Amino acid sequence: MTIQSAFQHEEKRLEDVLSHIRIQLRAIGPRYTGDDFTEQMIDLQTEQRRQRLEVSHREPYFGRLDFQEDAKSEPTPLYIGKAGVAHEQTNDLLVIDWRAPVASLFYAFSGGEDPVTYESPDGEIGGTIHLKRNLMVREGKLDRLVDSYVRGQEDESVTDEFLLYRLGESKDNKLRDIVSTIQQEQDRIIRTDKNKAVFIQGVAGSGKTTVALHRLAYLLYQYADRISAERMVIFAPNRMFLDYISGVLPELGVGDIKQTTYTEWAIEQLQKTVRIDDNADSLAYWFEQPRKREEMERSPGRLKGSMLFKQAVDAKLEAVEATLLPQQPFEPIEGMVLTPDTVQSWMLTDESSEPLMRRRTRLVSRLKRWFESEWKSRRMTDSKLKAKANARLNAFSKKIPSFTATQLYASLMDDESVAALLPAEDRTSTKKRMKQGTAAPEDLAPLVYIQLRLFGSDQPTYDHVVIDEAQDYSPFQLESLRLCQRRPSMTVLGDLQQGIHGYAGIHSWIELTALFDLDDSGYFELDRSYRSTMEIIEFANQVLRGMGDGVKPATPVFRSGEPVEVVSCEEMERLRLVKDSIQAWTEDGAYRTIAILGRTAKSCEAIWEHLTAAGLKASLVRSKQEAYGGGLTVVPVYLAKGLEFDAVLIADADAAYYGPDDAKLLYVGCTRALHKLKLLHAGTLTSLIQPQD
Ligand SMILES: Nc1ncnc2c1ncn2[C@@H]1O[C@H](COP(=O)(O)OP(=O)(O)OP(=O)(O)O)[C@@H](O)[C@H]1O
Repeated sequence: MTIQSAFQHEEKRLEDVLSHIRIQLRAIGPRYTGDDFTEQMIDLQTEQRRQRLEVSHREPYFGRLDFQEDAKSEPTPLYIGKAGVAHEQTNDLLVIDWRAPVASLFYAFSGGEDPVTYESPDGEIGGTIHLKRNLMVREGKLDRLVDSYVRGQEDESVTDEFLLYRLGESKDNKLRDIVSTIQQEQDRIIRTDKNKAVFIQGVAGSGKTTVALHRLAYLLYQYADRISAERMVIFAPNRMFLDYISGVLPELGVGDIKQTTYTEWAIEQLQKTVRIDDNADSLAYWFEQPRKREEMERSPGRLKGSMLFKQAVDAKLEAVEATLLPQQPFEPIEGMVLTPDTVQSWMLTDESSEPLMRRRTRLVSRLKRWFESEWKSRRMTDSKLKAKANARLNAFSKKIPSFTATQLYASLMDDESVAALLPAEDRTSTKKRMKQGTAAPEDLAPLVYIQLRLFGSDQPTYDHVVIDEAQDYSPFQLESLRLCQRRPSMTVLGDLQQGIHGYAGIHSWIELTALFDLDDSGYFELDRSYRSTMEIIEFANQVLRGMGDGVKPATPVFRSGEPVEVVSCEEMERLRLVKDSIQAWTEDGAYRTIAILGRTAKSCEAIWEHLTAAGLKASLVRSKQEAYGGGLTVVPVYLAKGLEFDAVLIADADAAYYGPDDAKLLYVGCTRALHKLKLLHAGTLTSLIQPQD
C-alpha cells in the first residue's frame, strides 16, 4: 500500500470512528438539575463521559498496531488513544485506552519479526506485529501518518521519525502529555506494580516528571477499584513548578490529585501551629553568595535530615513513652485502686500501634469510665467524695504529660544524643524558633514525624505518593511521608547531577532506597534525554564532567540543531548584548518561550529592568512565584530547575559567577534549553566550559 492510499484509508476509518462518537454524544441527554442525590451522581458520571467523548472526538487515537495473536490467522489493527471507545451496539473496541495491557505492545515494540508477548488479565498472550503506525489527528482531521515499522520491509527496526517530529515542536508555558511517543524504557516505569517505591534516576530532560504523571494515570486505570485520585499526592519543589505541570493530568483525563510542596504539606500536617521563619530564606542564603562544599555538608538541612537525627528523635519518643505513666497507683478514693501495672497494660493493649497522644487520651477516658463504673457498682452516693475523687482523677491525668510536637522537639535539643549531632548555636536557635511558633525548612521533617507519631493524621492514608526533584529530599523527609501510607506505593524521581540543593538533599540514592525492603522498591535509570538538541546535550555533558568522576552523561536523541554559542563581551556591554540577542530571537518568531538565566536574583532584576526599559515584555521570576506564564522570562538559574524553554540565554557564564563547585548549577541552566542555547561571559569564562575554537 502506498503512503497516499494508506492516508486515504486512515481518513475513512477516522471518519467512521468519529461518526460513532457523535452517535454516542447525541445519545447523552440533557443534564439533570433536580435534587435527587443518586441522579446527581449518575449525572456527574455521564458528564465525565461526555467530556471524554468530546476529547476523543477531537483526537480519538494516535497510533495503530497490527497485531496477530498466535491462534489467529491474520493481524487485527488496534487503534490506541487517550481513552477507550467502544461501539455503541456491539461493544467492540474502536479505540483502545493507552493504559490497557495490549497497548503496552505499542510502546515496548522495538522492531524485528520475533514473537512478542504482553500480560493480559488472563495470562500471557503472544503473537507477532505487522505494523506500527503513528497518526496525528488534530480537531478530528488526520494531519500526519508515519509508519515506524512495517513487517517485511528492509529496515526492520522502529524509526524515531515521529518522535523527532514531536520533539522539534516549540513549547508553551505548560508541560504536555507524551502518550503518543512514550518510549520503551519510560513505559516500563509507568507500568510498574503499584505496591512499590519506585526510584527513578534520570538525566536532565529524560522525561522523569512526565513519566511520573503518566504513571499516576496508569495506576488509576489499572487499579480503578482499589485506589482513588483523592488519595494520591504529588510533591514538587515550588508552586511555579506545580503550575507548569498542571496541564498534564487533565490532558490524561485525571483530576483531583492533590499537588503540593513539602513545606505546604508539612505546615498543614502541623495544623498551622508553626509558620516558616521569614528570616530563613535558604535559597537566598545558599545561592546568592558562593558557598563551600564543606559548609553544605555540615548544614542544618543535612544534619537534621539524616537517619542519625531520626534515630535521636525515635529514641526521644521511646523515652517519652517509657516514662509517660506515673509509677504510683491510681486511687480516686480510699480502697479503690488501680496498680501502675494495670494502667500500663491498658496503655499497651489499647491499640499499641496508635499514636502516643491518642492512646493517652484513650487511657484517660478509660480511667474515667472505670471510676464511674466502680462508683456505680459500689452504690456510692456521697457527692463530696465524688468531687474529691474527680479532683484526684484530674491530678492523676495531669501526671501523664501531654506534649505538642514543637514542645517535644524543643526539649530534644537538650538531649545529649542531639548535642553530639548539632552545633550548640543551632540547638539554641531551634529552641528559640519553637518558642516563637516558627520553623526553618530543616525543622519540618522532624516536626511532622513527631506530630504523626504523637497524634497521627486526620487525613486518610495515601494510595500513592509522587516526589519530584527527590534528590533535594532528606531521608527524614521521606520517612515522614512513609508514615502516611499503609504500605509503600511511591514514585520518587530526580537527578543527582542536578542536586543543587546539596545543603539539604541526598548525595547518593542509597540514602533513600535503603529505607525500603528490596522487595518493596525498584530502581530505574533513564539516560536518554528528549528535551534538547544533540548540540545542547553534548555541551551540557561537557559541563557535567566538571563534577568529577562517576558522572553519567546524557544520551541525546538524534535531533540536530544550531551549535551552542559562547560569546565573550565587556562587562559594560553585557546588558546590551542580552537585549540584542533577545530582540533578534523575538523578531525571528521561532521561539514561543525564551529564558534569560542569571546567577543571582539581583543580576536578574538588572537584566529585567534593562529589557523593560528597551520596551521588551519580559516577566521576572522571584523565589515565591506562584505561576509561570511562558513568553520571555528572566529567572535566577536556581529557580529554573524543572522548567524548559525553546531558547535559553545564560547571561553570566563568568568564572566569577560559576566556580568549580557550581557545575550542577550550570548544568541545570544549560539543560533547560530545547532548541537554542547561548552563553555570555564578561572577563574570564568559567572553567566548567572548554573555550571554543
Ligand atoms: N517519550 C517522549 N516523547 C516526547 N517527548 C518527551 C518524551 N519524554 C520526554 N519528553 C519531553 O522531554 C522534555 C523533558 O521532560 P521532563 O520535564 O519530564 O524531563 P525531566 O527528566 O523531569 O527533566 P529535568 O530533570 O531536566 O527537569 C519535555 O518536553 C517532555 O515532553
